[in-house]
Amino acid sequence: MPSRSDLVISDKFIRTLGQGRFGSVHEVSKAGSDEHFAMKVLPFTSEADFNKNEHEIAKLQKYQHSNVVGLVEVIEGDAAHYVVLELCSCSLADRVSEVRKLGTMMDRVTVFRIVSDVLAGLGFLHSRNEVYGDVKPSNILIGFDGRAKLGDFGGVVGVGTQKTSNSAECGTMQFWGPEMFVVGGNGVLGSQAGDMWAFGLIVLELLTGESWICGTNAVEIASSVGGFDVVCVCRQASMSSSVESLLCFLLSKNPQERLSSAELIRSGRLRSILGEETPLSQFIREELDCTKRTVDQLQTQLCERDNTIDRLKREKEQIQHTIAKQASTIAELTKKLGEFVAMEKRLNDKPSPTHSKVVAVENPKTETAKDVERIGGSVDPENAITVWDPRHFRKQGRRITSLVTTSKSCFSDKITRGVWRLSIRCGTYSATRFGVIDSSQLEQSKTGDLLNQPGASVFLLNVGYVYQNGTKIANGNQIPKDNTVVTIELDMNRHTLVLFVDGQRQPHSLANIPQNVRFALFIGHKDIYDEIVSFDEVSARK
Ligand SMILES: Nc1ncnc2c1ncn2[C@@H]1O[C@H](COP(=O)(O)OP(=O)(O)OP(=O)(O)O)[C@@H](O)[C@H]1O
Repeated sequence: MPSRSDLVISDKFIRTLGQGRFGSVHEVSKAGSDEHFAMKVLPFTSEADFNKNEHEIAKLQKYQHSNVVGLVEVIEGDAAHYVVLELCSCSLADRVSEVRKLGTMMDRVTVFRIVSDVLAGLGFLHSRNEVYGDVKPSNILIGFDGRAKLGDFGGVVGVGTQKTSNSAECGTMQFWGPEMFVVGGNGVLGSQAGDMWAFGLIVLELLTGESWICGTNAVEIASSVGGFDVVCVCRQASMSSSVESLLCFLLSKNPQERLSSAELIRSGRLRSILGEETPLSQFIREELDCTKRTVDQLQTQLCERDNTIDRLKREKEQIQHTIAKQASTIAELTKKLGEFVAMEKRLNDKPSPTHSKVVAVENPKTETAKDVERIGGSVDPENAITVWDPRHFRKQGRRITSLVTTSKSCFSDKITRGVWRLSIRCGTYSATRFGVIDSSQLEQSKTGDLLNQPGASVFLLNVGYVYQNGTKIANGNQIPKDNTVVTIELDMNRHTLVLFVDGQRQPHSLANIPQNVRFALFIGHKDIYDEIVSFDEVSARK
């Protein structure tokens, strides 16, 4: 074998791609490179074989075209020619059988692309007065870019070349035109019309997915071709009228009536008929489908939204109803509140005095909280002081019993301004003393008889006498009977303390009362009680 090529061949074939009548085709690669090629091995045992190979190679070398398989290199061996070709992915025959195996049909776009490529290849050869001579699916190669190319130039001859009527010279019988079966003469002329018949059969096969000429021998095949009726087939396969008319022109039994490749290319009929399903229309159809799907989805969403709106409307109505109900409740409650406020106001017709507490000093060791509560007070455990709300006394006439005040004093809250009156119904007047005490001296005066508070500034009224700081300073006031109401009036504007007995002002009073004082009360005997009748700020009445 000549060493003209650095291709890896012979026993280093990567794989066998196919086997033809005149040789085999293998995949090869260049040493040290990733490039792969197809190598057609065309053996020769005679000069005739050798010439036939040379003829094929010469045609290939002459006609390079994008729809003709590319020739890379030719190596001439001792017994074979090694024709290195561009590697294609498969033949159309392989592709058709793949599609058949899947039980599907080749789509129109692919059919159009393939037959257009084949027509372009044929048109190229025909324009150079060549006849391809063996148009059939296994001679059409599909490149890795999807482009269809004419391979196997073994059958290519010039127009009008005489051939003997045998399949070895005249291509493959299934693809012969009817004219090639006519018996007689020395053979047939290779014709471009014959190429167009075979081309028509390929178009028909790709569109219907079926081979329409069958038979295993020349007689059967001739009979199949003879009985072939293109119109019948088109109707059977539900072809459109335009496709039918195209196929009628290609598969006319009269070769003169067949469309030439040039006419077909010029007319653009292939595109207008098969190209109905061009990528653009396909694209638009897909767009249409997609848009329809989107519309469906949107309608579903719209439906869902409508349902949601209905639900929200119902919820809104419920909420509005609840709001209305609550509003009427609010109105009712507001009305009731107003009534209660007015009622409370009526009940407390007089505003509570600012300083309204009476404070009793307690001895927590001897007195219990319960005792205090019994008479309407509360215990402040921290200071051991009992606080009475004078309103309580005023309304209910509660009694301050000796239980809590015997030997101890009872005090009001601190008073710094205004005019205040404390009225007491005395259980036993002689046992009761009352007056005011300097607030700062409260601690010293917590227990015991106020009369005897050493050092305390006590201003006291008792059984007709007036005392100041433990000293009697006047007498002549009325000595009240038991159960009479005695009132002491503290005027912090004048700093005076005046005594009333049953509403009658007494002649002797106290002056120079200090700034901060508390009312003070002392019940001297056990088991008697005094009752606070009222304890009010009376400035407003003055
Ligand atoms: N360049 C190539 N790339 C890939 N595969 C190829 C290539 N050339 C041919 N083949 C494969 O090899 C097979 C044989 O091709 P070849 O041209 O030798 O014979 P054929 O045309 O199928 O038969 P015949 O020679 O009888 O017409 C083809 O059908 C194809 O599958």
